[in-house]
Amino acid sequence: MKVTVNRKAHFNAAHRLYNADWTDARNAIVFGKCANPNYHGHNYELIVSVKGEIYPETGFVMDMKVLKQLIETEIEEQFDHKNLNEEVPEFEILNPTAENISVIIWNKLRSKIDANLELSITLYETPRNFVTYSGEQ
Ligand SMILES: Nc1nc2c(c(=O)[nH]1)N=C([C@H](O)[C@H](O)COP(=O)(O)OP(=O)(O)OP(=O)(O)O)CN2
Ligand SMILES: [Zn+2]
Repeated sequence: MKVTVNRKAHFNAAHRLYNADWTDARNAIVFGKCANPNYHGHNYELIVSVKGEIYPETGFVMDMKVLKQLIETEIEEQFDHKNLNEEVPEFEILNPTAENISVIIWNKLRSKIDANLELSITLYETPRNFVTYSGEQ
């Protein structure tokens, strides 16, 4: 029997959607107001879901205190109140779209969570725009 535990988290961050290989005009056409050279911000809401068997001794799939701490160190401390393009090394070249941020978050957490547990994340960039990722290639 597999059960999923979920933890919500939050960070706010600035970004700019931009392809450095394109002209400013093309960036403006494709990314619109999101290509603003002066950046813009989002209140990102993150849901981290961990699925696995319940350990009989603890009754836990994974200790949510441990999950909370992991999200704080690996994600919130790295991203919160940051300019993603300028201050987060993973986005020095990679465009910080919700899709790319989701893959980066998933990879950071995956390496820290027991391989027997399945991991998926949902990232809300706005209340109505959200992305899910579970490690599919
Ligand atoms: N596939 C993607 N498309 C877009 C992304 C993205 O990350 N992936 N990002 C953006 C913008 O950064 C931003 O998320 C869009 O802002 P906005 O259009 O204002 O979205 P809202 O939900 O706030 O818009 P409403 O009109 O209020 O619904 C664009 N595209
Ligand atoms: Zn944006």
